[in-house]
Amino acid sequence: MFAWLQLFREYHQKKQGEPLTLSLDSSLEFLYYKNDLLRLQGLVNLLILIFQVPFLFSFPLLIRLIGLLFGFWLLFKDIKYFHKLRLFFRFKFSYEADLLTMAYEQGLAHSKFMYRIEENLFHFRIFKDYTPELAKVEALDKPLMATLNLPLKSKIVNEQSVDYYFQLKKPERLVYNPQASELTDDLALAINLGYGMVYNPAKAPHILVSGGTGSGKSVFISFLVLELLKRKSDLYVVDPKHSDLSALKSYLPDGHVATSLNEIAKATRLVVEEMQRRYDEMNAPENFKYGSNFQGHNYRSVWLLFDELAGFQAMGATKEARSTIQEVMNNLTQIVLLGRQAGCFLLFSAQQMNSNTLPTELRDNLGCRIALGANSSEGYRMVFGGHIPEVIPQTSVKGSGLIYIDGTGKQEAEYWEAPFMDMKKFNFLDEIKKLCDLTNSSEDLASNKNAL
Ligand SMILES: Nc1ncnc2c1ncn2[C@@H]1O[C@H](COP(=O)(O)OP(=O)(O)OP(=O)(O)O)[C@@H](O)[C@H]1O
Repeated sequence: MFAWLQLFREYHQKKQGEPLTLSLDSSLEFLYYKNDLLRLQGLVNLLILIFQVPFLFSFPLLIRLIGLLFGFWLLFKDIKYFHKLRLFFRFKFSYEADLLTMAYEQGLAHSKFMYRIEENLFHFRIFKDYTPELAKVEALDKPLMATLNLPLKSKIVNEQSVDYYFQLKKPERLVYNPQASELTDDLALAINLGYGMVYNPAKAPHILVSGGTGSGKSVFISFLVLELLKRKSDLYVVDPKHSDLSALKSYLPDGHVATSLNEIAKATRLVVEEMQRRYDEMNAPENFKYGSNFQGHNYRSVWLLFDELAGFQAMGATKEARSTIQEVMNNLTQIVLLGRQAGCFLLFSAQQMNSNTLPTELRDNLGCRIALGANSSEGYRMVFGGHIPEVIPQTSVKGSGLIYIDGTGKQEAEYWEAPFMDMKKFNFLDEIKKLCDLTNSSEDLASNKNAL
């Protein structure tokens, strides 16, 4: 009797969406629902049969018939109802059953825990009270991921409990659509990076992309080049490796694609000069707007895309070359530290990050940091500093890795898949040409309007 009451209490709680407190110590009836329901159904069937007896023996034929039919109807209803109940207990309590199995396997005999589904998150909370296995309670990342088959989003260790949050719905990878190549006048600039990530340089200035060879850095930078051209950004490309990006020379203005040391120094100088010019203009008394940034003054963003920083630093064979490299590094430092308000941004890519390539003080000022492919723990530390997740997710597909964007409220880098660029379906340089032509014709139109 008590077991049935307990079973229906759990049924009711589940229907109401209230979390159940689970523990290997406590008596949980849903685990025995098959036997409990079988016994209860047997009892109900017996009652229905007893109810039939007087009808069978003591009433006129018509009433007997009605009584019998009513009895069959009750029996039919009862079979349906118990079938529904069985399905409910079988499917709605599957997380509970799996979590209890996990607790058993982890030797968490006395712990109390519960879970709740909150929008796209599966929130698992385990209480520290009465738990002698404290260390285990804080290290359930892997067992929980294996049990739930969900990626871990974050973990918070509180005084009384440990909260684990899992992503319920797998975010979708963005697929670049060449058909949607249109210019936008939107100075808000936010770029959808797919997989639930939106990047806004005005909020998180500058980008760092690191990853071994073949991890997808160049493809991701190509995606950004297209997105920035759509936003009419002024692009500078530094390509000391003479990779595919140097082909942009035919489309961008003179001096905007740099491969030699002197060209690189000139490109960084041009960006610093533009930044200073903007500050002078923005701070001039007739233009001054308190608290405004480049968007408030209708400046487009300027981006310097620096492909392979370490390759560039290796160019310093002579004393003169070393002093040019130093000048470039000083320019880059200025842009990182002062560029945000003037709308001058940097992207660094590096196969391998170390503090000689990019000093950590500078790295900490890069708002968006990405590590593509599998990296060493030292590599992750160099990219993310204190924002490394406790469990590093596997990167299984090309162009996948970890991303951290400042100011999103998330404290740790997360798994992410860069936008998928199907190079068989479109030609990168044709896309660039199309966007540059669109920009030129929109500028011609604007200058014609001004002339009229
Ligand atoms: N986002 C993506 N979409 C589609 N394919 C991708 C993506 N990222 C990587 N790839 C595939 O992986 C290959 C290698 O990527 P990519 O050239 O960008 O690597 P990389 O990190 O720039 O390497 P390296 O440092 O050697 O230049 C690409 O040619 C492409 O086939």
